[in-house]
Amino acid sequence: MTVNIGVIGTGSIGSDHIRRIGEKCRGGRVVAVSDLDQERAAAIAARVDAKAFPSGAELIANAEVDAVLVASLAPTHAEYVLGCLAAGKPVFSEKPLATTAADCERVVAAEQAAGRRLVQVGFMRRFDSDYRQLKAALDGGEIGDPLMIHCVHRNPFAVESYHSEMATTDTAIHEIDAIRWLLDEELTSVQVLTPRKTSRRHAHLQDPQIMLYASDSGVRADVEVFVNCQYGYDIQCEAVGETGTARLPDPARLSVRSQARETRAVPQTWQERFTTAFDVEIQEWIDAVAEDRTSGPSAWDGYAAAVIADATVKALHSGGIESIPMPARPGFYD
Ligand SMILES: NC(=O)c1ccc[n+]([C@@H]2O[C@H](COP(=O)([O-])OP(=O)(O)OC[C@H]3O[C@@H](n4cnc5c(N)ncnc54)[C@H](O)[C@@H]3O)[C@@H](O)[C@H]2O)c1
Ligand SMILES: O[C@H]1[C@H](O)[C@@H](O)[C@H](O)[C@@H](O)[C@H]1O
Repeated sequence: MTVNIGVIGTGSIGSDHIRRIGEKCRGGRVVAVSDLDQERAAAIAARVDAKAFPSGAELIANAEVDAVLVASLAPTHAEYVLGCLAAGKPVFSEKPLATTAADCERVVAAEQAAGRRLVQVGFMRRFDSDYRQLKAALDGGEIGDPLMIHCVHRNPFAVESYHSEMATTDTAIHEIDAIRWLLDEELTSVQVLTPRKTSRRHAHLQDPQIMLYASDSGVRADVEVFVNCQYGYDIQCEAVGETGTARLPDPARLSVRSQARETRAVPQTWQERFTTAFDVEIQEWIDAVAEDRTSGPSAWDGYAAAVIADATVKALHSGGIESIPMPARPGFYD
């Protein structure tokens, strides 16, 4: 079966996913697109021989669309995901599932009311081979019981519309999910440290930030978010266990020795760092839809990450340690 996919949001990652579905993935094709910027949607539709729809709601309702990929701006995700659930259609939502836990809760409630799992959330680190090896090392007991996790998430620069809360909701949300997934347990408290601000930022932004988490079993995880680091797109993660450590390798790049120096390029964009992970993520989603099942991060994972993100934002503003009020996971998501 070929899965007929409708894509809502044809900006950076939406157009990237459209290209990947057409050129790299098997078993799916983009038949419909929609974007607030209708000219952009029309141009992309013409390029891939799809139909452009004036609104996301009309795309979701179209009978030719089997499944929907939502890649519009984060505050619009919940509305479209809820529309897909009401229509009984599988939906892949780019991260975050929604920008607040309350909106994610509506999605989780609607999915349970629909009676079957239809949502996958775009936490693509779970599809990256380096992260998968790190997870396998932890699960296999190679470093003993985990004690600490150190994460670094750096972007070269942030646009002016990026504000201090987005360091959590848009950026650290990746690490929040990765830490839950790596440890297979929930986070219970958070504090946010605010170092001296870099001069190379828009005036309103607190950059960098350091988030400090504690897990159910007492593992401590720190996440440095620094979105104006200037030099590149740099993602690091190291787990420290009772008998060893495991850390992501730096992305393979040619090492050049010349003029008494050794140099190696640093990736500049998320596309460069995670292209293969995105390919695997979207392929696994298409395969799951074709087989009428779900895989990958669920709506519950999107919700749990948002509960942690809400507490992190609260901690940013309070300066104190905030507890994370995580509800018990319903059996529906086991
Ligand atoms: N997984 C990742 O690493 C990753 C990387 C980049 C972006 N993202 C996520 O993907 C989403 C999009 O990010 P982007 O970088 O492509 O942004 P972008 O600004 O490049 O594109 C967003 C697109 O959404 C459209 N849009 C805005 N409101 C809309 C609405 N109500 N209905 C339909 N379309 C609407 C805009 O016109 C634009 O074309 C965000 O949620 C972002 O967090 C994830
Ligand atoms: O939406 C993007 C994307 O998720 C990137 O992977 C992350 O590094 C950025 O900070 C974020 O703004």
